[in-house]
Amino acid sequence: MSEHDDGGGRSGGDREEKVEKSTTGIPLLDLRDWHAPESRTDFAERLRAAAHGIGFVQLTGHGVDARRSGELLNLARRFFALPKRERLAVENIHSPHFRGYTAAGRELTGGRMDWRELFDVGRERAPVARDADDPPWLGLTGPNHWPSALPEMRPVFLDLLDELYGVGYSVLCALAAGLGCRESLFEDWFGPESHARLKLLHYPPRPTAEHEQGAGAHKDYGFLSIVIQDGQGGLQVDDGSGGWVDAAPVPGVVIVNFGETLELATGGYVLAGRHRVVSPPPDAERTSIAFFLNPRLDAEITPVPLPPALATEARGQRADPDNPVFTTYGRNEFKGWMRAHPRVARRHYPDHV
Ligand SMILES: O=C(O)CCC(=O)C(=O)O
Ligand SMILES: [Fe+2]
Repeated sequence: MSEHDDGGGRSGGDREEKVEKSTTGIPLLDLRDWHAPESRTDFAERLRAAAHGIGFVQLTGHGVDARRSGELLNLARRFFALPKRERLAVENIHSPHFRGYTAAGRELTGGRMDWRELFDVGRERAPVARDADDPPWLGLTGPNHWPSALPEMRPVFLDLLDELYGVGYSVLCALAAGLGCRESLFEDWFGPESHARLKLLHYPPRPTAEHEQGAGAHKDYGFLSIVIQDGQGGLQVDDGSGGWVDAAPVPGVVIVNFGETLELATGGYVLAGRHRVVSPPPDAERTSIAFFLNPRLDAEITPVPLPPALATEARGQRADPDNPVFTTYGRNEFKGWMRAHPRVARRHYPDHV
């Protein structure tokens, strides 16, 4: 077992250090408070307020402690340090399911180049046979690509996908409670067929002094996202009044943000927080791992029954002709992949570009 394998190196949540205060202005919550009867209601209430307000929380007590995060980030770094030939052997151009490696400069956000390289993972599934008149998002289901040089990646990151699914789904149950609903409110849209995804991300130094776009400003399209980041920093959150707040790295703390499909389900009560990543300066680099808690591709999103006091504060889904949010979840995810990965789109979905 390699030093980067997480077997044996995992510490339980009870050994995680307690982080007491938010250092960034983004509310800090401890997921252990949700699992303890006396603090459950308070956790759900604070989560609801953050989801409605800034659309971001810092989360501790989630079970992936600082040491394990370091090991996971190291394994991601080892992938990005492989010879280019080996990274390109698992390039996502070979995958109709948008899995595998994307070289820096190949991904677009807002039509502009993101200066980051990535490795996309999803649940390991057989591809779905589809006819010409079937929805193209059926193609998002399928197997991953793994680099033969790092066989430990498959078990480590598939385990992480499952583990962060558990963390994310707990947060979603707590949010349902905070919204005055039953905890199982979202269960029909999730479960084993839900479309959780993981991105390993490497932000090299900016290519030119002017090019600051590591990841352009965007909202995530699913329900909620969880980011494990190294110590470099660069992730920033829209403060709602034209400025950006740093989601500064804190050991053992992950960043949670909410996505457009959850915003749609709550009639705009939950805010899909805009965010971006600023490229590291010339002498630095950044590694992060982003997990996306997405529903089933065939989930038909209907409005959740908010209590009247919250319903009056729901902002409604903002109509954006350039970025429609669809009620069939798979359409949102397909739109996102097609927009961000035009080469893969042209190769595998030429009728839909
Ligand atoms: O790298 C990060 O910190 C965030 C990445 C992100 O926002 C995304 O991939 O959607
Ligand atoms: Fe994002």
